[in-house]
Amino acid sequence: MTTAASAAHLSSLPERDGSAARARQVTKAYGAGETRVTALDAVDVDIERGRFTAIMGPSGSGKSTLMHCLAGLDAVSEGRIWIGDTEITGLKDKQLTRLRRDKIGFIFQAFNLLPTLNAVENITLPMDIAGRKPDQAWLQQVIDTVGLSGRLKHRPGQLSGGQQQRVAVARALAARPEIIFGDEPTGNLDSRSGAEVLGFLRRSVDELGQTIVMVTHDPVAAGHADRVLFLADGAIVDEMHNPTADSVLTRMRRFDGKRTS
Ligand SMILES: Nc1ncnc2c1ncn2[C@@H]1O[C@H](COP(=O)(O)OP(=O)(O)OP(=O)(O)O)[C@@H](O)[C@H]1O
Repeated sequence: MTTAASAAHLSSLPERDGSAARARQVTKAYGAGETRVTALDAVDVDIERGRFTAIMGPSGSGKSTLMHCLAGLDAVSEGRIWIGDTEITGLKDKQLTRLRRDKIGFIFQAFNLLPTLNAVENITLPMDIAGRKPDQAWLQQVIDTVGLSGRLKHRPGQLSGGQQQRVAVARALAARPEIIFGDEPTGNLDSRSGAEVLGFLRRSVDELGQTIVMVTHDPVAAGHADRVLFLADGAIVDEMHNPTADSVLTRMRRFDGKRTS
């Protein structure tokens, strides 16, 4: 794609129907020669808009690599990726940085909040950096959805782990990204706080129409999703709609059985 064509794509409005993200024949290899590892092997995937998708699979199956490639944090070796109707494979670094800033939200296992800023300052920080004014009505709706109204002036050190992750969820939602990627977003939380944060992610999909993709090891977390993609050896080997923690656990046990047999 030429630079002019890419720029035209970037300035176009996000497509409201179709996929929020798409991968076609994506292969990602690390290293070369004898140390070469194929982390993703010709993966095709469509991430549905306004839905909550979980990515699961055994350790080393390629979950984080798939998420990083879809989010434009890591370059693919082969294949093509789109966020909305913008193809990100082939974008120059500057265009990719702008696209990530404008269209993608991230929630990581470590909450990544700035300790010197209070909750609301952390939530609006990405928009402040981008020179964008927050939409106050939307911001209020997001803050209400994640239940932070009484904690806005608190600094991260004055908040529990679950509350800090709720700030990180609100920060991701506040800019109305096309898609939010979460890498083990409840991995550092006790089960009660984890359940709360998952409940807020669920509400942001149901009530705010957000699209979320989450990598997780936890069948209970995956049970909050609409759809679970199962990876093994760098390929999507199965998927499940309307999962429950039990159905996901049963599916994951088949991987364990395969590994130990
Ligand atoms: N930077 C890298 N350099 C070399 N190999 C890598 C790199 N990152 C990942 N890999 C390899 O690619 C494969 C997939 O890794 P990835 O982290 O995507 O798996 P995962 O399913 O997220 O694993 P986990 O559940 O343990 O976090 C693994 O074999 C891993 O060792």
